[in-house]
Amino acid sequence: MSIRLGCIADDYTGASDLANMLRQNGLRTVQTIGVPRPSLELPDVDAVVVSLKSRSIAADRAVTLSLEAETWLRDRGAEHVLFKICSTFDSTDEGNIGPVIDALRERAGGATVLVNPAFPETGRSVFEGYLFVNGVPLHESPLKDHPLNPMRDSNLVRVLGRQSATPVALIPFAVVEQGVEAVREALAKARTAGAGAAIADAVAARHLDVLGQAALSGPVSAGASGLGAGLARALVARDGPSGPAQPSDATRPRPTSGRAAILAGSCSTATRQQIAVAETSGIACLRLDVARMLDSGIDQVVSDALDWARARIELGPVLIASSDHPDAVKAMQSSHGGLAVGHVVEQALAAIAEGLVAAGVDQLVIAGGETSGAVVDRLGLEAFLVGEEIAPGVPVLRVTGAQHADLSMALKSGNFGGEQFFTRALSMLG
Ligand SMILES: Nc1ncnc2c1ncn2[C@@H]1O[C@H](COP(=O)(O)OP(=O)(O)OP(=O)(O)O)[C@@H](O)[C@H]1O
Ligand SMILES: O=C(O)[C@@H](O)C(=O)CO
Repeated sequence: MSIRLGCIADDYTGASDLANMLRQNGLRTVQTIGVPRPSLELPDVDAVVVSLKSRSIAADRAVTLSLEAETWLRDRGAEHVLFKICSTFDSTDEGNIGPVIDALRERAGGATVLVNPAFPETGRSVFEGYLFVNGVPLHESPLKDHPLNPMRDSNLVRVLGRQSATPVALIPFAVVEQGVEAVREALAKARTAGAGAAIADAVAARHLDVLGQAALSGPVSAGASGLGAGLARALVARDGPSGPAQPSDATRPRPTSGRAAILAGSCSTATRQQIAVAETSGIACLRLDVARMLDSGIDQVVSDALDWARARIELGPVLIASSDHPDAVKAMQSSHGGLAVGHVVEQALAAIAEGLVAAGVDQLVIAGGETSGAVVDRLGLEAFLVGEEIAPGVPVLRVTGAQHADLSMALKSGNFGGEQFFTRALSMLG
């Protein structure tokens, strides 16, 4: 297999968001979970998105995993590697975006890395280096309350600068508006000035086209799926399309047991609203008792949740959620520690997913990036074929590989999807 574009995603939902975007813009794409084992059979594709769970781990570990993925992708012919980060730039002053960009740049010969997390379809835009979420500066958006990486600074030049070994430049709106050559020149100037990375502005799809073409002149870029779309369009414009849009197994409906479940660990405003709507539309919902898990361990909570689900699963889909209001999350974190709470809840939801699949569930919707990572790892999944789009950033995923190849899934980033997302996803997974 020889690929045209290699991608490393720092979480699993972000990876499927990117895979969806590449597919929609003409690249046959597969999403792998981690670096694939040598004997894993993958279809003939133009792009591979290697999903890591590296967003919220120690920076040195994130670097090691990303470099392993980069080696695998380059060995398969990738001329350009996109490091897929969150469109809301989820990170802390310790990383992991800066350290991974530094390592990928060094590996690829030192050219300044173009960085842009804009995703206009979901309301993320960058202007004068400031990130806006649905028209609100990042630090005023719901991301200011993120359980793992509260985003309190909207200026990405500053945010990335605090995480990086070298200075960070800005390629402002006025330059991007001038087109591809102007952006290439700005990148060259930034390199001469010693900047290892440059935040580029983009507020519309046409800017992502410019950035995609400019980025393709270098070996590495970093951004969200908007930049992925720009790169895909640039590749197709340069080299032409290559065969059918996607391996047919990705879109062919599969026989299903009819058993379906939704698991939500995201505490985002969007997910909490989607849960509320699901509850009123007749889906059986169970709220997990997080305090009980923290006080007495997860086993009894998991076992009770599975008993509850098994009693209902033949009648229709079930929804199990730990999601709570930011005030409740903060209170829990201040008494038990943020990372510890997150880990315990993720492990509980992963164990519930395992039990549900053992009970015959073959349609599974997961809300939240870390939550999705925990579930996918627990199930031992190896790769996904990318199906139809359910909502911007969320495709139908058909499992391929040795484990659970009958499973269809949706991995939803916390903030993605409209109010009816869960019912829409279930109607498309079958
Ligand atoms: N009630 C709760 N109290 C405290 N933490 C919780 C609670 N419910 C879930 N969590 C934790 O909050 C974190 C949510 O992160 P996750 O990445 O799954 O969602 P998200 O951040 O909204 O999604 P994304 O990363 O896709 O934007 C997880 O670590 C999860 O275990
Ligand atoms: O870019 C995004 O917003 C998503 O793909 C994501 O990574 C959220 O976890």
